[in-house]
Amino acid sequence: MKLLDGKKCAESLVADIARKVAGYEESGLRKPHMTVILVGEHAPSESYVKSKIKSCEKAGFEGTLLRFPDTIREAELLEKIAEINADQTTDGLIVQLPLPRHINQQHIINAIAPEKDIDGFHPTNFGRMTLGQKAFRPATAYGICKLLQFYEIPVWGKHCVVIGRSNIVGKPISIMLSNDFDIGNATVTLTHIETPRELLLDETRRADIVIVAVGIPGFVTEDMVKEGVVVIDVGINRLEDGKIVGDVDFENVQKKCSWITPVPGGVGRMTVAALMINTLMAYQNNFDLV
Ligand SMILES: Nc1nc(=O)c2c([nH]1)NC[C@@H]1CN(c3ccc(C(=O)N[C@@H](CCC(=O)O)C(=O)O)cc3)C=[N+]21
Repeated sequence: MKLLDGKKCAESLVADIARKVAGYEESGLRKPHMTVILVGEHAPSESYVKSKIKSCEKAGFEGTLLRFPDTIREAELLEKIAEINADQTTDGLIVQLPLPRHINQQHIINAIAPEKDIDGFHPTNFGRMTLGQKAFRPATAYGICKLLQFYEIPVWGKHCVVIGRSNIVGKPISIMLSNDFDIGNATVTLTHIETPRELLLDETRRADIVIVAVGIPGFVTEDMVKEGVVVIDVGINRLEDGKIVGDVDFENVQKKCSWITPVPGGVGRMTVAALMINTLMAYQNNFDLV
């Protein structure tokens, strides 16, 4: 078994970005700028946002964290977003999810200017990505593609099984793997929590690559996968003792894997790296650099 080291891959990608940014600065341009909006106090969000800002520092980006109380009204948040949309000095904008329940997540996502939507959550980007047009790719799915590429894991013609159909991970990664652009040309089965057990097992036991994003610790067990499988664990679950685990019974499943992502140190890191790549792309678009 070999580890798909998301930390190492992310650091290498961020170092590449930092070199490009240094070059842009030498030619007199401002730094790329990512703004993150955080509403309320949510411990995991605090930690994710911190890693985004830290990554900005490493890449030579400007990183701005805007905090709002969880009592902020949807209309006020929409106004803030409109302000940042109009601000020429911000290239990328993230509104950290989840949001408080009185705020409609879709209204917020739809309000972000597509050209600043480095999460790739806006319907314009999602649609363009699906159709093979230039778009910001949803960051976690894009990060997974980058990780597979970094380790030269063949995807072409492989049977991939995705477990979980969320708009932020399962749906986009299943599209990206099956597209003939992106890393593409895999044959993909998109399964989810309602897939009958027998059908799920039929699929996962034949899979060359299993990608799981369901948010259930230990969901993927040893008996569900074949020898030599590649396993991508998108889950981040906090146990009562504070330990963070993925959706895979790592200890037992790893024995059958050719490659597997650890949690932490796997896909989470790649999500942040993909956001950095998207921010650089937004910046390059602003300055007509590519
Ligand atoms: N608008 C929006 N965009 C997001 O990209 C977004 C979001 N909302 N909401 C929550 C999820 C989750 N997410 C992660 C970011 C970093 C790590 C990360 O760096 N994890 C490290 C450390 C984990 C830890 O110690 O907490 C690791 O896995 O090694 C994980 C997960 C971004 N998300």
